[in-house]
Amino acid sequence: MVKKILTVAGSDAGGGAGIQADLKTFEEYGTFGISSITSILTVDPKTKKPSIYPIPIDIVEKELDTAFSGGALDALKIGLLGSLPVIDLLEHYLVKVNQKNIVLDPVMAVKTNKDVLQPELVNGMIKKLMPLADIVTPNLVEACILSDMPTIETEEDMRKAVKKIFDLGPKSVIIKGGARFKGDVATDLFYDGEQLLFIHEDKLDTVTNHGAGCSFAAAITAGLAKGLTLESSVRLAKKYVTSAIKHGLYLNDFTGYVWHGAFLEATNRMTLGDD
Ligand SMILES: Nc1ncnc2c1ncn2[C@@H]1O[C@H](COP(=O)(O)OP(=O)(O)O)[C@@H](O)[C@H]1O
Ligand SMILES: Cc1ncc(COP(=O)(O)O)c(C=O)c1O
Repeated sequence: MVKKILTVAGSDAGGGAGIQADLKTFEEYGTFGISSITSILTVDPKTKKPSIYPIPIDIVEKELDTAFSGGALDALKIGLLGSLPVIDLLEHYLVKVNQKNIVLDPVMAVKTNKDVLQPELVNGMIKKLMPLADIVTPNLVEACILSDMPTIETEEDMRKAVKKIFDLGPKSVIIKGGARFKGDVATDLFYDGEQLLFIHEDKLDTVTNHGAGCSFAAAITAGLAKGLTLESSVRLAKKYVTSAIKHGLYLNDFTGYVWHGAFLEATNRMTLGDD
């Protein structure tokens, strides 16, 4: 049976992140993606500043009614929330349908701009959505905010931060070091209250990582929907996103997209015995 996954997130006008990245990733994993769009994110080509245009809450409610009309989905991913009322609305639905396999990507930072996105949503997200999440997937900027640490520069800092975020109530956390973490390695740290697991890949010298965080979290969600454990979902998602960044494509002279088709292409090539 094809697994059904709902993404509740923003639409990326550029097409590389947000809802667009999620649906492409779900498809790559052989799962069926459903979307409830909370907002539209655009980026000014000159200033590189992002703007978020929330979808009216009564429309988001109708989207969730439609998506949950058959009950809980096999898994659910939360991305850009877009507006404060989405938090209460989503909490209500998640509890009502007893949704399992919830991945919370606490989107607060994009790579082309240093400003924190929608800081007014952080407390609500921590109080209401984090305790429902099976895994929370902050990048380094988001991990600093959630752990209330000014910087995360070493593996020791990461260990400290991941435990502080875990104490906010999710079942597990993975901090994405990514391009922001010092050194030659793209280091992520997973923690589920028992095991601390560093996952390393070589850092790729490229800016084609727009959409990497969304795609990584979407890949974890698809892994969970297919019955993988949290640890296996995270390990496979790391391979998926690394391949997608490696084969990324440029949109303009300052950013590029991860290429979701890369993993499937590589897998098909392996199946066909053609390097
Ligand atoms: N330049 C890179 N080389 C290798 N892996 C990367 C690179 N940039 C990001 N990643 C990986 O991609 C995933 C998403 O991380 P990141 O891009 O930091 O998240 P976000 O998109 O939320 O900012 C993580 O597994 C991270 O380690
Ligand atoms: C709707 C939306 N969500 C999330 C993000 C974050 O993207 P990334 O996966 O690069 O962290 C973006 C970036 O533009 C976006 O447009």
